[in-house]
Amino acid sequence: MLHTKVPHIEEIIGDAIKKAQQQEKPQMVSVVERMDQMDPFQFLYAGQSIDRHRHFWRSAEGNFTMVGIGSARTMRSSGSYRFTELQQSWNTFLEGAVTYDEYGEKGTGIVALGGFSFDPEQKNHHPWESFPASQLTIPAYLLTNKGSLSYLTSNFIIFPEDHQKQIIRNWGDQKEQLFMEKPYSSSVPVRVDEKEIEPEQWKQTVQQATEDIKRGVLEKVVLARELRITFDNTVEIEPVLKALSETQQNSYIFAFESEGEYFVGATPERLAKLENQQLISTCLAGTIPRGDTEEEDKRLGMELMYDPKNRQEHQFVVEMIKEAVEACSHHVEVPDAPVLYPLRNLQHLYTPVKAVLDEGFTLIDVIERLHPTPALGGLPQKKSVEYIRYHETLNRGWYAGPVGWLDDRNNGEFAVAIRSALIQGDEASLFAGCGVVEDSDPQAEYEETAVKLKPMLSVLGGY
Ligand SMILES: C=C(O[C@@H]1C=C(C(=O)O)C=C[C@H]1O)C(=O)O
Ligand SMILES: [Mg+2]
Repeated sequence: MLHTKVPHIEEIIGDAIKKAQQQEKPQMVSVVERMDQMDPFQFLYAGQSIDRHRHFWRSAEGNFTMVGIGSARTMRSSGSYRFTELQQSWNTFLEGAVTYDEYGEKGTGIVALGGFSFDPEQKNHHPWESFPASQLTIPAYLLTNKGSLSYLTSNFIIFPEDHQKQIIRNWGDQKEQLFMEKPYSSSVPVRVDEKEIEPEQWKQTVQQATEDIKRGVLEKVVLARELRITFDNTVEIEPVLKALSETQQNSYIFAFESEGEYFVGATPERLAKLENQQLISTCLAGTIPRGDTEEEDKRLGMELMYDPKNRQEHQFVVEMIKEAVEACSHHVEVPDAPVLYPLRNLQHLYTPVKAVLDEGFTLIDVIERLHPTPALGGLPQKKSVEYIRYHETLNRGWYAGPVGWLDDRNNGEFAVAIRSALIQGDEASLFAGCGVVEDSDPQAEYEETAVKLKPMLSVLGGY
């Protein structure tokens, strides 16, 4: 049930048609309405009747959710200047856009959601054919749940030849479809096969990397591996997202749909959050499983805190993020030591980096400077990405790339897409990696990645 009656909607649309005719180019109109709280999974499910290009984002705190349906505008870019190109498309697109919004809540109005592949030079080959190097979508409809309130944003692209009454009628019909209460699937199909992709070769690559690190070829490299699962039927996204939201605390829950395929995950790792020029980035590296008892959990946490190999893995990330943030911010605050960051299956070393972003920089500028951090690539940054390109057998696609959202007031948040899976019909590829340093042990790193596969396995018919 909508609470806002958008005053003079006919006038708003009529003015936009006139402007489109005068300027001979389409006009963007964004309208924000307040409504009764709506189940985001219900909205997502209903949205497929409008368009199979959908987006889902829930903050790590769990109190902010966005569901995007369809596309008012999708911006793509590729190559080494992809961040700059996307920023330029975004800036150009915002020129002349008009927003009708009485509330001004973050994550409402003109918002773009999407992500970037890990390595722009790794073309979107199999299995990532449906996911370009960079893609940000301004949805046609956006549900934003903030605490106990819900907002609906409708984004119109108005053309010179449009008819006002037709647009308003179509708008009403589509909102009716979106608010229709239709039961969505609550379960995931049965897993019929599970295949680790070349685990022994992966362990040998880890061993080789430790030797190369000892020889001074590089200081750290993150190496990832793949697990392929087959189901007895097509996997729908709603039950997967609902289960992740209910079980993976302290994690961003995300899904990006492209050509009927989904990239979905529950990542604990913020890359950068920007709100009113306040910038927060996160150093998350160093891992150990959770304990079965409170006493064992505490012991494992202390073991992680004082383990030289994990502290070195972590410190590389802190130094790089601090340097990158200092280059575009002031009042940079970095704690002297990490703390434990507890998740359902494991715990990490965690160091927040806080700063005030210098005027003239945007969130995309920050993402460009950070990605990939040594937590996802290694150190030195360029050398480690080349090492991954040459030694890793999998195509990372969007795994470990930045994913998130930004609005037209330079607010937004991006995380790195780990603890994630690419779901393609009745098949899924799950990805997990780990930081390799000179003291890494291949078997221990293999076991660390096995724990990192659990969040997605646990909601894909696993345990
Ligand atoms: C690369 C991943 O995780 C990263 C590597 C970590 C590590 O090696 O300790 C910890 C958190 C992440 O920064 C992954 O989960 O796939
Ligand atoms: Mg590790």
